[in-house]
Amino acid sequence: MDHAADAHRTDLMTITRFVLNEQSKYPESRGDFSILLNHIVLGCKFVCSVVNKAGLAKLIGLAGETNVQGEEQKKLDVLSNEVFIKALVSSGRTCILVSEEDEEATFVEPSRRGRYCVVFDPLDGSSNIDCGVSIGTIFGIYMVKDDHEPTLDDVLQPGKNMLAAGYCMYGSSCTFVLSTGSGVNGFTLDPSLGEFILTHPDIKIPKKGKIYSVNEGNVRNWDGPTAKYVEKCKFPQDGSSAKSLRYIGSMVADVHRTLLYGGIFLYPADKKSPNGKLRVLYEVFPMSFLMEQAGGQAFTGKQRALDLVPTKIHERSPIFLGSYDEVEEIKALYAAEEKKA
Ligand SMILES: O=P(O)(O)OC[C@H]1O[C@](O)(COP(=O)(O)O)[C@@H](O)[C@@H]1O
Ligand SMILES: [Mg+2]
Ligand SMILES: [Mg+2]
Repeated sequence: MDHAADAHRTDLMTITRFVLNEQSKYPESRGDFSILLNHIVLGCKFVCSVVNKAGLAKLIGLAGETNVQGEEQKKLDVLSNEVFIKALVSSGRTCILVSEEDEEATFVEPSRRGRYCVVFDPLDGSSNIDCGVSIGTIFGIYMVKDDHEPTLDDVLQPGKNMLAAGYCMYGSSCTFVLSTGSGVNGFTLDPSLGEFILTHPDIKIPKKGKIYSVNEGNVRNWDGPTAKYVEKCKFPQDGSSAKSLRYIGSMVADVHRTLLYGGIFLYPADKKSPNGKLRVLYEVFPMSFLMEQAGGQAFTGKQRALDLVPTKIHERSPIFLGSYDEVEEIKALYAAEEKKA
């Protein structure tokens, strides 16, 4: 018998066991949060299986509708949204759902209601669907403040009030990254078992990075600090080597690489889009939460991203997130600009 291999096997940690272990730290917990997370994981497994078959099943292509941001919806966006709404409502633990694909928030009917609000982007990076490049799902979880009738104010809260956040990336493997507020852990789906296994325990983002990630096609519309930072990445004046540019165009994939390898991901404001492109509740907040939990930073150009208080569910914000030192540089450039003004 190979004892080393056997020991390795007994170390296997499924996401279900991981979440139950976390729950046992709170003896007063009734398990509601674990049930909710299990349903989110189920939704991700479902979307993963559909995404994997997309090319074969001819599921890709336009559904002939536009979403609230006026963007074309793909069939997979519609499907993923339906899957998540079903999974979340059937958990019996949610009361308000905010999805990128729905103009209005969904208020769960009282008989199926729980205490959690979930904000999510069911399929992020949809422009990459047709060419089979990595896409993902992003989510954040809030809890309703008191015993009251849930209102939109329960989700229009700063990101620092989130209880948990995460994403699932449908890439060369299916990876689920989660933070419940005490570090970040990554799980990889074993398709033969149908289980997510802990493969990236306690992820810490490197303090510095050699990669910057931005849509450089927008360069002519950038503000001074963004343009200066990117210029420094390409032509450093301190004798260091130039940074590499990597940009996939799926936030989940670009942020995942940034989290593991270090560096910076930016979607800044520009003259055409003064609020940037990415949505505060279900893109900026969850990714900022994960970055901070992994030891990095997230900044809007004006403030710590997680301090932002959204006033609308589909609000947008510029975002700079990643390695601590890289974001520190961006912050210094914005501070210098403000001093000049
Ligand atoms: O094509 P651009 O302008 O670079 O934008 C890319 C960004 O847009 C997004 O695709 C928006 O997400 P959706 O696909 O959910 O609308 C992000 O994933 C990505 O970071
Ligand atoms: Mg998105
Ligand atoms: Mg989307």
